[in-house]
Amino acid sequence: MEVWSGCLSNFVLPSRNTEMKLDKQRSRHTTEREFGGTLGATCIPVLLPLTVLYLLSVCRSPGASLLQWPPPLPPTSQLWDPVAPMLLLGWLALQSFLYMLPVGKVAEGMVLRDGSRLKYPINGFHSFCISAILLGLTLWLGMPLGYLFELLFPLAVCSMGMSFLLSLYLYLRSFWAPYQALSLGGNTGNPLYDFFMGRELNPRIGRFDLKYFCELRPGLMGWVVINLAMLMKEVELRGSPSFAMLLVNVFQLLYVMDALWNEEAVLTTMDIVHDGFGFMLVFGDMAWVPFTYSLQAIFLVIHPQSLSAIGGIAIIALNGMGYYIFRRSNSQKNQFRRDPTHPSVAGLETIATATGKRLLVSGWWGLVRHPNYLGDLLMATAWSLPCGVSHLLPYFYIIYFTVLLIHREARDEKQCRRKYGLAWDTYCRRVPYRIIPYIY
Ligand SMILES: NC(=O)C1=CN([C@@H]2O[C@H](COP(=O)(O)OP(=O)(O)OC[C@H]3O[C@@H](n4cnc5c(N)ncnc54)[C@H](OP(=O)(O)O)[C@@H]3O)[C@@H](O)[C@H]2O)C=CC1
Ligand SMILES: CC(C)=CCC[C@@H](C)[C@H]1CC=C2C3=C(CC[C@@]21C)[C@@]1(C)CC[C@H](O)C(C)(C)[C@@H]1CC3
Repeated sequence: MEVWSGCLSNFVLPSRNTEMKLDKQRSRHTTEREFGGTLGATCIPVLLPLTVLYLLSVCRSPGASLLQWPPPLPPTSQLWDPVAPMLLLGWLALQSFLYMLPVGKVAEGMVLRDGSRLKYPINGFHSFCISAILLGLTLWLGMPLGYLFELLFPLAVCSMGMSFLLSLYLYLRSFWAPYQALSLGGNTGNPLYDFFMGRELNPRIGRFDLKYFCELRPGLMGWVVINLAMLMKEVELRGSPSFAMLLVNVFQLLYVMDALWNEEAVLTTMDIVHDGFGFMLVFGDMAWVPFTYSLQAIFLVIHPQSLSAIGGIAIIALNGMGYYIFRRSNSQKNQFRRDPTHPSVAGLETIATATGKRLLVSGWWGLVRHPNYLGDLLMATAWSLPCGVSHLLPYFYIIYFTVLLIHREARDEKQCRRKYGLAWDTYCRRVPYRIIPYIY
């Protein structure tokens, strides 16, 4: 359909009205399905919450074996605590307030189908610093942050419940949205599939952008708070934090701070540009990230590990290398997309595409087609190694992340082939490996 409309615009110049009609037709007739289609969209929302509860139960059990029969869920009294919804709502209210603060610059997003561009506040790093100061203050006043260890189940249950409610709200409100505001992928007419993928592309309440807010703030910062709480719990139990716990905390803190420092780059990711805001992203942002990305720190509370200085240095080097590849490759592409004449990218070899945009074929993007994924995977390995090699559970993140990135790469590839046609094939011939040089 994209090719069809591309050809049309080459030969005739459709009026705005005709374009809108075409777009309306296109958005009404999305047939392509991802994530296993309707079956996937029905099963995943059931399986994901069960997986979160399973992982948390296993992580806190003495054996911590991913291959064991699921340990019994804690009694209902441990799954629910009225403090959990209060903490969660308080955290969301604080992050929403900080999001609305008129600090930092305002950036424009990518051009939308109706030709407009949305404005986004770039104040994630400010919000992070203010949240850190407030957290520091409450700790100084004696707040027992380590108590979050006891609250993990109720907090996860509340976050998951809230993800369902928010996804339902987003699905329902999308029927009042103009068709141009709908995402092409989440608009098939099948309620289960559309609920899962998200119908509306950029749902907003006034100037509050719900998807952009959720992508980087409550869940991502919540992950760091949970990690810190596990460190405090370890101090409570053993008197001081272990080297392994410190490494996991510092590595993941660096990752989250990097994301917030480079907040503007999120505006060009697939999630913001292409995907609707539905259950998949809502659940991913609000429940999956904070409660599964923190598994290593939770694991270390119950399963302390001793790590030698040499081992620690090797892991730090691995994380440093991963971070270097991740950051340099992401920045190179962002710089190139923002200003291809900038001295840092002007000398790189590129190939032209019919859209007018060029593709890098040298530098990081000449090494493999997703150098940023390679860096991310190296970091993921460095986050698990401090937990030793006696258990598989701390390696869950790498397994999940590898599957996610391979699937994401395939989705991106499809979109790029549609966008760039022959030029993309030329790029793939020039750069044959996807993520790992000479291997994949
Ligand atoms: N921790 C986590 O859970 C997750 C982390 N990530 C990380 O998020 C980051 C962003 O990932 P993601 O949004 O998937 O994709 P990328 O940042 O890799 O962006 C892909 C896009 O880059 C552009 N592009 C591709 N090849 C070239 C080239 N040779 N030259 C110029 N532009 C090119 C294309 O867009 P166009 O041409 O339109 O500009 C393509 O659609 C990654 O670092 C990833 O590791 C992602 C998912 C989960
Ligand atoms: C299993 C499940 C529900 C999957 C949903 C996937 C989401 C968890 C991820 C999709 C893309 C993401 C990104 C980040 C976090 C995870 C999700 C939401 C990200 C914010 C992490 C920090 C990075 O620096 C990033 C900003 C590049 C990244 C963007 C994509």
